[in-house]
Amino acid sequence: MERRSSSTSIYDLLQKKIAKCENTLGKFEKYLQDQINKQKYHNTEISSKSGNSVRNSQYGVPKKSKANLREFNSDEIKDDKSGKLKTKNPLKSRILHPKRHWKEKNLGSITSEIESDLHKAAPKTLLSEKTAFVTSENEEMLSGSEYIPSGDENVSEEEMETKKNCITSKKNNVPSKKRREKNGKKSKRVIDDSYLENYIKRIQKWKKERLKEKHRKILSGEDFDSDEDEEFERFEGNYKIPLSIWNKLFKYQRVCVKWLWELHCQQCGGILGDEMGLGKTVMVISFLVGLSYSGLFDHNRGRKGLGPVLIVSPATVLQQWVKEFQQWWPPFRVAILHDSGGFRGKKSALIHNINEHDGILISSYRGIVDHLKVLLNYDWHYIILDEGHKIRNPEAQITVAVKRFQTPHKLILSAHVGASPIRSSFSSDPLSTNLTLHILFHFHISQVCGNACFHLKGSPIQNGLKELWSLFDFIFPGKLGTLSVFLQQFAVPITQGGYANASKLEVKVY
Ligand SMILES: Nc1ncnc2c1ncn2[C@@H]1O[C@H](COP(=O)(O)OP(=O)(O)OP(=O)(O)O)[C@@H](O)[C@H]1O
Repeated sequence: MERRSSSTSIYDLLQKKIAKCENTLGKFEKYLQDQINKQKYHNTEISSKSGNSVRNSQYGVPKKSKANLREFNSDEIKDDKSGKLKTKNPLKSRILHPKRHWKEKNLGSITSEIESDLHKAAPKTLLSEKTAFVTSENEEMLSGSEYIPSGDENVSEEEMETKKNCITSKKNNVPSKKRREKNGKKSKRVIDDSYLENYIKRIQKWKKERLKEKHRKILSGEDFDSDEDEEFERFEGNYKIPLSIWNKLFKYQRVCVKWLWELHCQQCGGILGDEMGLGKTVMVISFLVGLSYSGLFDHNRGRKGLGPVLIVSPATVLQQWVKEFQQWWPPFRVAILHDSGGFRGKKSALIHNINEHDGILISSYRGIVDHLKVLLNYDWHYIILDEGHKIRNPEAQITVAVKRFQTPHKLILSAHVGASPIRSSFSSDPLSTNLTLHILFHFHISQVCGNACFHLKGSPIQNGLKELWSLFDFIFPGKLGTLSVFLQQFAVPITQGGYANASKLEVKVY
């Protein structure tokens, strides 16, 4: 009798716990609900304000203006006499037209070499692979112009790849983004959240799965008492990061998240220069999660929590970013500003929508140049450049474009470790040279900027101090002065200090 009553009471307790799970809104559930409401709120607000000009519930675009923007439909032609729209015979529209030659936009770069390389491509290359190649190369060109980068740029791609793979495999077994792509494991295409319905559907599905998992844990006795979602790691300044993320991070990744928080507090940007595959994407996502989760008031913006974020990355890894976001923190709304994304409409509408909802917009480098005017209309909280060494040429179109964004919160992610013109003037031992280079940059720059804005594990500096200046001018505009002053006061003495015939002062600076 006693045994039965005790088992009944445990059963009751479990039932109660499950019911509590479903009914009570924990802090995390509230946060989640807030995120969804944030997405929905703006649409309802607009439609109630707008009166006659009812807005399109999806993108906040007035229907009136949408009618005016009616796109030209090739199946419709105007009857000259009646002026009415007539539908063209669909059979007639199947006439083949002469091949159109695609004229490449002149971005002032090394086109001829790339084109000739394309012709040399192996005959069995799939069309899709070729397209991807062309896109990424074109993006390279965006940072090219007339400038010829030095150092490892001349090393063949294969050599570079083996070099990078060696670094990654040495460090750990985590595969880098590019390697995963090259290995050809065709991963499933992700659906981004450019449409609100997609986002809500995804969140509902995720919530159900979470609840199921929680039930399972409770029933199996793994997680009887803890309310995992409400646990977090807290830092100075009340920055909180959920333990569900914090516990998954490696030690060096935790250090990085703390460092990013310090930068945030100091209102300045930074360069995250860890080597390939060490999880730069994951570190940045975790940091953003903390900002969103803590919901701290930002005096500069006059708003709470995380605002809209713009991430610029090579076109080949846009999907990868969405995947990582959805894996690490599903409550974020993440959309791709590129034809490879899910959005089929005017890009300006997508930019507007994501911005209004404090979402995350991921764009290619070309996308930034193409939509710069629209993008500049909005107040982005964070601008993050993946493979940020693409802005190493100070005169390139893309460099000039990204430097026009006003936020103090700018990050560069870059894994480039390579030769430098300065390095060649040091000892022949690559290890000690690399170390010297690292300390040198750290030493000199920290004198100018203060220690906190620097965190280099690898060095994104391939081609000397002009490139260094360009990167720093993005993360902390004006801190190193103008380019000419910087070259005169720092670059020249630093370079000359390494020579045998250097003066005492030059050696001191060096
Ligand atoms: N703490 C972690 N736990 C589990 N997986 C992780 C962790 N950190 C990173 N990863 C995984 O390792 C892989 C590589 O990480 P990520 O893409 O962030 O590296 P990266 O430094 O940005 O690479 P790249 O230099 O190629 O851009 C990803 O699949 C990511 O999910």
